[in-house]
Amino acid sequence: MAADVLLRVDRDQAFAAAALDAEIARSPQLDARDRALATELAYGSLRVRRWLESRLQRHATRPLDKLDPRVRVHLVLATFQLFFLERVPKFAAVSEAVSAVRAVNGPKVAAFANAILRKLAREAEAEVASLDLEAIAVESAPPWLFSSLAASLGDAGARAYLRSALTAPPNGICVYAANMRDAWLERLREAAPQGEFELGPLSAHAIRVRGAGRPHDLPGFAEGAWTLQEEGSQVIALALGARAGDVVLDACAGRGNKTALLASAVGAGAVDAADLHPSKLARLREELTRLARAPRATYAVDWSVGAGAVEGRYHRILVDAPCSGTGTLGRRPDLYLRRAPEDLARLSALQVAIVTRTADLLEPGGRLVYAVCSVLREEGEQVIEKILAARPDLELQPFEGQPAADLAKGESMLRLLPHVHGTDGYFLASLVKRPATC
Ligand SMILES: C[S@@+](CC[C@H](N)C(=O)[O-])C[C@H]1O[C@@H](n2cnc3c(N)ncnc32)[C@H](O)[C@@H]1O
Repeated sequence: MAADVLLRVDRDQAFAAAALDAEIARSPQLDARDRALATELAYGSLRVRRWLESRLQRHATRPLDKLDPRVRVHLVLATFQLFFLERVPKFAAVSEAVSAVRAVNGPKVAAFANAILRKLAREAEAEVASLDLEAIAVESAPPWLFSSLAASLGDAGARAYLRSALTAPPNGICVYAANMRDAWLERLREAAPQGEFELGPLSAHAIRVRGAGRPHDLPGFAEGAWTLQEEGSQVIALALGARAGDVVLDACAGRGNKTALLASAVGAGAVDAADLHPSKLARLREELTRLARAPRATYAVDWSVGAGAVEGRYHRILVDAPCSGTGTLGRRPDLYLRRAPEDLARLSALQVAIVTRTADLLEPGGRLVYAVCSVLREEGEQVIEKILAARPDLELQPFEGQPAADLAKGESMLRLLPHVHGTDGYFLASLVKRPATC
């Protein structure tokens, strides 16, 4: 299964999560432990793919990219197990890969695979206890990404950031009624004793969760008391500081992960949701109706072209902009293969265009929070500089909403970092439209 996932990522540029879900759906007989192993193999090997391939290449007599793609993924998976999965016996990792290669490519290629993997098994035996995970993480990132991270976070920050991306941050639960969070923590612990639940240290709504199985089966989900939302994503929605009675626009609402929290905050006010994709808005409407937090209106809009049918004036606007997603490397390691440096210029132009367009809809004195799941300056400070140059009526002002206001220590820009905050990586900025002068 893991080999099929890697093959689909390589060959079809498939998203690893979607390819894995499809494989799991095709094999309903697998138990939870096997599913977890397939996930660990696929995600784990994608996280360190470049390092694994450079180890393999030392022993391969021909370039890895000239091999049959199926042989290549079996070699990668076996090497991952040899170095990183101590509970898989080394002979088993080698023989599984060699049999898979033999079945498809015949005995000659299987002998080639066997020779390489046996050498690597001996090396792994000697090295496994002293692997330098930070160095491996850095070597596994494309050089352009490391340079960009180092320019954004400093050299040590970039290394710590990539080291943290070797494991996924915990999943998040967002309990809408913050005063019920402790009670839900107890109930969830009782319902899934095998899981690890703890209060999120940042958002007053957050419970962090690991290893609790399918969250949809836990109490509280079906009745809409809580939903799945990573804690950093909650911090972004709360950073807007929406209050009862506000009229708010969630300008890039997607499927509405943040819209629901905004709707909770405005009470009798209103939240409108916009996005490029009508299909996402349909899902948003369905899910938020289920949660009794339906938006006032939804708009399919391409902000790079115009404001479409959106005419209102808003007290607050959230621009959760399309971005490189490089803040989510721990969760989406296929981004290492998918992203290229030229993406940053294209995305930052789009980010500037979306903010400058949506700012037209902001009331004087109103607040706009810009957010991306990226920690790169190209999508952070540099975008803000361009927005301020294009829109002299906007100015940076400290965040109003907690916990962003405290985390930013009175500043108007904030980075959430996996190795510091235990969330995905994000950049946020808080802008206010100057009141009109006559
Ligand atoms: C980072 S995602 C937002 C995710 C969403 N806020 C959430 O919390 O799930 C960015 C969104 O921007 C939308 N988008 C991309 N380009 C756009 C454009 N030109 N105009 C409007 N929306 C756009 C994408 O469809 C995507 O849903």
